[in-house]
Amino acid sequence: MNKQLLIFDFDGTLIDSVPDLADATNIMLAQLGKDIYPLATIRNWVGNGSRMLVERALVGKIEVLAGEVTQAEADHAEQLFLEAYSNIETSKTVAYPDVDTGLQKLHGAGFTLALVTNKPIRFVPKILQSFGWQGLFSEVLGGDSLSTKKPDPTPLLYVCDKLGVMQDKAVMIGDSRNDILAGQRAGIDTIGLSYGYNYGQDIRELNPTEAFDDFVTLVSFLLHT
Ligand SMILES: O=C(O)COP(=O)(O)O
Ligand SMILES: [Mg+2]
Repeated sequence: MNKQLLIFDFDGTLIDSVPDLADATNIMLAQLGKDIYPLATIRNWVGNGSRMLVERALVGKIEVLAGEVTQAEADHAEQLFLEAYSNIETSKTVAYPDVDTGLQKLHGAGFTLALVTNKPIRFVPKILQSFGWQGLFSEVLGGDSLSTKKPDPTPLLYVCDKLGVMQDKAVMIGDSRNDILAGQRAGIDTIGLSYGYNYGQDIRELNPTEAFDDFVTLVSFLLHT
């Protein structure tokens, strides 16, 4: 692929964070006296940042219609969610198999690594630190670091610009439609990983440049093609 800059997504790509996200969601729902949901349901609500997750949980479905949740209700629920998540964010979160050694290998091989997640940025340093990854990434953006987030292309273009890398030397690697669409809109090649969270849809349906089912195959592709 001959790339220089590898832009990674975080949740569903490097880390399986849904157990903690689901617990924080259910703590919030319970505090509001609402029904709680199984992990398998909440998993399909992750991907568009914490505000969207909270709104989906409040209505109990992925589509939130205009007027279904008031701004005040969502603000209050989001505050409860963020507080709960900040207490447990690294409790059950694990790295996917072979991600740790894979990232070290890619970094050691001279690739520049960046992280672009839709997760609020305040949660990112502690999680990176818990895996010992804080020194690996040359640039880290959260969903609220800029005024727009994936699937908008701006965060990817910002990272290329900041690191002085042309789009054709970068690749966006992620598990969800937001990653693939952001890459396609930015004119950046994309690699889809099939094991994460993509609203229950096969990532290959988004037509990424490449798609893999595990991190070892991804790393070997990046190192040898
Ligand atoms: O927190 C989210 O909504 C998803 O985060 P991600 O962009 O790292 O997958
Ligand atoms: Mg993701």
